[in-house]
Amino acid sequence: MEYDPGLVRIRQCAIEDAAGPSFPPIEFQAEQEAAHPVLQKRVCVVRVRLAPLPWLTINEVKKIADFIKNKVPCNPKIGIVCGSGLGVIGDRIRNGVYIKYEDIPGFLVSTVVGHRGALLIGDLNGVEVVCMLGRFHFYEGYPTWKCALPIRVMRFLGVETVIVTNAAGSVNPTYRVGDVMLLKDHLFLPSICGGLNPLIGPNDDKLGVRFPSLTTAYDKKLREIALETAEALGLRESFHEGVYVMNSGPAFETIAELNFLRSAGADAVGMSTLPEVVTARHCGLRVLAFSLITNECIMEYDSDKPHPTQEEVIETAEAKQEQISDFVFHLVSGMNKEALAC
Ligand SMILES: O=P(O)(O)O[C@H]1O[C@H](CO)[C@@H](O)[C@H]1O
Ligand SMILES: Nc1nc2[nH]cnc2c(=O)[nH]1
Repeated sequence: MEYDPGLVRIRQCAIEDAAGPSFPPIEFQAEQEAAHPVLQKRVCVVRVRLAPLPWLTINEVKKIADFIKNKVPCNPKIGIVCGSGLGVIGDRIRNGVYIKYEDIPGFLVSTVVGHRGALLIGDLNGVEVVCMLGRFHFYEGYPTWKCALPIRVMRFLGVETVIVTNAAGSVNPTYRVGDVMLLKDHLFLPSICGGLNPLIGPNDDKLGVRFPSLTTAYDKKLREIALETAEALGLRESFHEGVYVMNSGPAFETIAELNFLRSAGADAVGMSTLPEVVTARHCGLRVLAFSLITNECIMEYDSDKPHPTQEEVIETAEAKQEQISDFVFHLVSGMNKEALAC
């Protein structure tokens, strides 16, 4: 060991795992420690270890997209996220190639009933799409940024617009089970109350700005196309535009919570979608999102109405599968025409 008389200082500093751009937690570990023979001060050699960042860098996300492109050469412009029981949307995709999530290095795996756990890339009504047959939820134990990782992967696959779907309970008393609500706004409770915004962490300016605006998160033109599509299919009466609220789940809401959410402006409640929407807007993707109303939320005490269950959610989604997949089939074509005309 070497000493520098008169100074007590770090003589050697090894930096390992310096993977990311900013504020990673740092661990100090004294490797050798000894008393200086003359100064009688303690001198130590420390090893500084930067703990690996929990977030993925752009390059790491690109690597996932490159892996997919190498497996399935593709150029999708529209990405689709299928909500609970809505994987049937993928059944209309022609010449589709499946990649199981578990086969994609760095990806996540679906753990919930009604989410098949695969990417499907192919042709939907003349438009090349990448479709997530199953999504990731915060209540599965994934942090919100990870729930939204596939959105960034889609962005690096070349996607410009995402259609994000979900199953939700109605808080608006005029909605009926089986209706569809296009999201025109949202209440991201885990973010505003729990600090669980998916953009927390280092921001890479090459991907998006540090403080994105969400004032126009839900593209007006895309909502118009969706309503026109519903009209053309004779479904307009069961379509609404409303405010989606995300509860972290997995427990459904209490009656008091539901009344609170209604008074705060919510029309439908679910446990997903918003990490994906926020992440999509951050990286410049246009968003259309909709909820299939799978159950009526119970807003009064001593009600005889059935309690919400996952089974009811899946049953309703299955009953509406054909209608929803038909709607999305025609919707992507309308969206594509609009994009080409821009
Ligand atoms: O939002 P999706 O994934 O459609 O699923 C919804 O359905 C499940 C509850 O039955 C929850 O996961 C809720 O978020
Ligand atoms: N939080 C929540 N999520 C749902 N997903 C489907 N229905 C519901 C519901 O009633 N509440």
